[in-house]
Amino acid sequence: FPSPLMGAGSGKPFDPHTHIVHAVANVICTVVFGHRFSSEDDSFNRLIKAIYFVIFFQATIWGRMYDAFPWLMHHLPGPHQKVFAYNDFMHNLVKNEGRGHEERWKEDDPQDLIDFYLAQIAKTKDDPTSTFNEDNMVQTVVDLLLGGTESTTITLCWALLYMLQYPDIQEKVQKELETVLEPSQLIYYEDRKKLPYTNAVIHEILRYSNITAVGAPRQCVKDTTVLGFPIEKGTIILPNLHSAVYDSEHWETPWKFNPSHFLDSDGNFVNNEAFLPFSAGHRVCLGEQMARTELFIFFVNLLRAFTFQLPEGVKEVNLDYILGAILHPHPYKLQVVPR
Ligand code: HEM
Repeated sequence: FPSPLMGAGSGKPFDPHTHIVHAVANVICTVVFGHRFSSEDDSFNRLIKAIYFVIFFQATIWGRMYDAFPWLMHHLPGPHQKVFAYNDFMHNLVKNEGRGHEERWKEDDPQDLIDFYLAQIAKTKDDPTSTFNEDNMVQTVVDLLLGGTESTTITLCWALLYMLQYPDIQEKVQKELETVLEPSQLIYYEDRKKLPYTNAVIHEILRYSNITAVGAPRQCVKDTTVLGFPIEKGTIILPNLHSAVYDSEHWETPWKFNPSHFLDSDGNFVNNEAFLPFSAGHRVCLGEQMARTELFIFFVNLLRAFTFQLPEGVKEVNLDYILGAILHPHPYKLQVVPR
C-alpha cells in the first residue's frame, strides 16, 4: 500500500482521519470493484460519508427506536430517513459497478469480488435453490464496504494516538524495523514473524482500543445452554468483547497500554486466548485476516516513513473514547516528521 500520509499536512499539524479513511476504503474498493477512487471523486466521498453515517446511526436512540418500531418509523421523519437515502446510494453505486463488470466480464479471468460473484451466478443459473443473484451480490458488497472501512480506519487512528502518547514505544518499534528490514525492502505480512515487538504493539492497539466493545447483535436459532445458562430460541445475544480484552485474569495490566501482554520474557511474540477483538466462533469477523494484514502493512509503512509527534504547545493526549457502534477517539491533530 502507498503511505496514506505522504505529503499530508505540509509540516503543519493535521487530523490524520481523512487520509487514513481514503487509504483504507480504497483497499476494500480494490477487492470488491477492482479499482481505486481518487480522493477528489464525489461518489467516493459520498460513499465514505454513507458508511460512517449508517454505522454511527445504529448506536443512536433513533437506531434503537427504528429497531423497536420499524413499520411506524418508516413513515416518520428523522435521521433514519438519511440512512435509507445513503443505503439507496450505496446499492446504486454497487449496481452500476456490477453493470460495468458485466460488460467487460471474462469468465476465465476474474479480477475482483464482483467478477467472482458473477461467475457464481452464471454457474448456478439453472439451480432453483441457488442464492447467488444480483440483489445478494449488491448486499454482500455493501456489507463488505461497511465492515471493512470504519473498523480498520478507527483502529489506525487509535494506533497513531497511542504513538503520540507513548513516544518510547514508537521509538522501540522504529528501532526494530531498522534492525530487521533493509531500507528499501517492501513489507509483507509474513514479516511480522521477524518483528515480534512491532507485532505485539499492533495486538495491544487492537486490545486496548477495544473498538467493537460489544460485537454485532446475533439471534439464537434454537434452545441451547451455555456454561449452564439456558438460552431460548429467538434470544438476542450481544457478545461482551470488552469483558475478554480487559479481563484481569488474563491480562497483567488490563487498563494500561502494555505491549508486553504479547511478549514472553525472551521478547518472543505470544498470543493470549482472551485476545478477541474480532470475536469468535462461526460469526467471527469475516475480514479478520484482511484487517490484520492492513493494520500491519499500514502501521509499519507509517512508522518507517515518519515519526509522529504532538503539535507544538500541546501537552496532553485525550485517550477517552466517543461511545458508538465503534469506539472512536476524539478528533486530534498530529505533526509528522519525515525520517
Ligand atoms: C480492526 C478491524 C476490525 C475489527 C476490530 C472487526 C471486528 C468485528 C467484530 C467484533 C465482528 C462481529 C463478530 C460477531 O458477531 O461475533 C465483525 C463482523 C464482521 N466484520 Fe469485522 N472487524 C474488522 C475489520 C473488518 C474488515 C476489514 C472487514 C471486511 C473485509 C470486516 C467485515 C466484517 C463482516 C462482513 C462481519 C459480519 C460477519 C458475519 O455476520 O458473519 N471486518 N467484525
